[in-house]
Amino acid sequence: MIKLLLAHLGGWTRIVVEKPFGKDLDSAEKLSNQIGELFEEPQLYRIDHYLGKELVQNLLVLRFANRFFLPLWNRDNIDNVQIVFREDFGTEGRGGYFDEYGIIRDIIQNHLLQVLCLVAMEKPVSLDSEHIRDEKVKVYFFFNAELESISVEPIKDEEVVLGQYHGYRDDSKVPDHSNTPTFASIILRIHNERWEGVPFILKAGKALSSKKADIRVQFKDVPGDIFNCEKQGRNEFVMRLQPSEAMYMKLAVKQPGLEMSTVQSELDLSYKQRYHGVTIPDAYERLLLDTIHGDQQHFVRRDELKAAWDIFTPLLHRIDKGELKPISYQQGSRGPAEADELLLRAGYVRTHGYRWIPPAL
Ligand SMILES: NC(=O)C1=CN([C@@H]2O[C@H](COP(=O)(O)OP(=O)(O)OC[C@H]3O[C@@H](n4cnc5c(N)ncnc54)[C@H](OP(=O)(O)O)[C@@H]3O)[C@@H](O)[C@H]2O)C=CC1
Ligand SMILES: O=C1O[C@H](COP(=O)(O)O)[C@@H](O)[C@H](O)[C@H]1O
Repeated sequence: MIKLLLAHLGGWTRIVVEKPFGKDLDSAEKLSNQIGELFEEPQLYRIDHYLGKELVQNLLVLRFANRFFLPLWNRDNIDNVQIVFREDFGTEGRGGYFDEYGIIRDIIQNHLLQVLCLVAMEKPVSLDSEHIRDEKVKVYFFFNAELESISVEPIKDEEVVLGQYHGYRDDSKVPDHSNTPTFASIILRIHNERWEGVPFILKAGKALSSKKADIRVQFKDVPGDIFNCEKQGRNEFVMRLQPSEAMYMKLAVKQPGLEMSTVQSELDLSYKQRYHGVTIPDAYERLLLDTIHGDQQHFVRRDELKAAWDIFTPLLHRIDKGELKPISYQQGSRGPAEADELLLRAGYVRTHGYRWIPPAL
């Protein structure tokens, strides 16, 4: 009926669909089938507003337009990757919705996984939206004749930490015995030539001590060290998606002065300082404009969505059945201490004694 009416009106038809796109693989596929009966894939714009964020869009340029990164972006040089979302407020009246979904469905399975694909994918043939989405979906799959095999390994229990903030169940719409996580840290491992052995740590939480979203790429130690002094940390490349867009490279330099010792410093690109007076568009603003232009590059294709649910559905079902329990954490904290322990077990080395001095604007 809708389809016939729209066709009759002429012009173009583009449907913007906002999450939740189902609750698991089966419900998402059912929804996709129902929408698919009405509209063709080129008419469907599944929105993930993280794909409209300035620094997420910058990933393609950084990775594929800079000689610096090309030879380093692989398992030979990168030790671990963190993609982190923190919010300093709780569910704030959305407890009813949130309790049905939880932090994995709300943030990790969509926003953080989309970012992961852009960090991990191979170079697309061109900026054509299908070429980009083909490469993103290959992070999940290897296509081998008729054999379709998943390249992201199944999530292991010992590589998951779930949390629920103290006071979450006080919301009248949240059941007294809710098992829904408001915090999760999960390691994904991509079994391909570029990333074998590199943990991708996806972490998201509500009611924490700070609000931020960033991508942190930590490099391996330099072999054959000749500087006989204690290292403060490893090289890191950090892209802060929000607040205050920035990207910086943490690196060792000579401690200024007479001594020959090293100190951890940074090469810093802070957007406010570098791009005076430039307004960064809101993610939705940008994505709705793309819809009007008919550009699907920053929208989620059906096969990407299916692959994303494939990865998380077994874990989500176990949480829904109460087989995995969230650890309680205090509001305004960093979340469960077990998440920091998981990070160290994954190989992350924290920098010691590094202090950032913000530039005067
Ligand atoms: N241009 C800019 O704006 C720049 C800003 N800075 C600022 O300087 C500060 C330090 O930067 P940086 O060293 O990169 O980042 P942080 O010290 O904030 O974090 C580094 C890593 O350590 C973890 N971590 C942080 N605190 C703890 C803790 N108490 N216990 C265990 N693990 C912890 C973080 O986890 P998690 O991510 O989960 O917190 C992250 O993995 C930050 O506030 C940063 O924003 C630095 C350089 C440039
Ligand atoms: O999709 C969602 O995102 C917001 C966070 O968006 P951000 O652009 O401020 O990072 C989150 O609060 C909400 O729970 C979730 O549904």
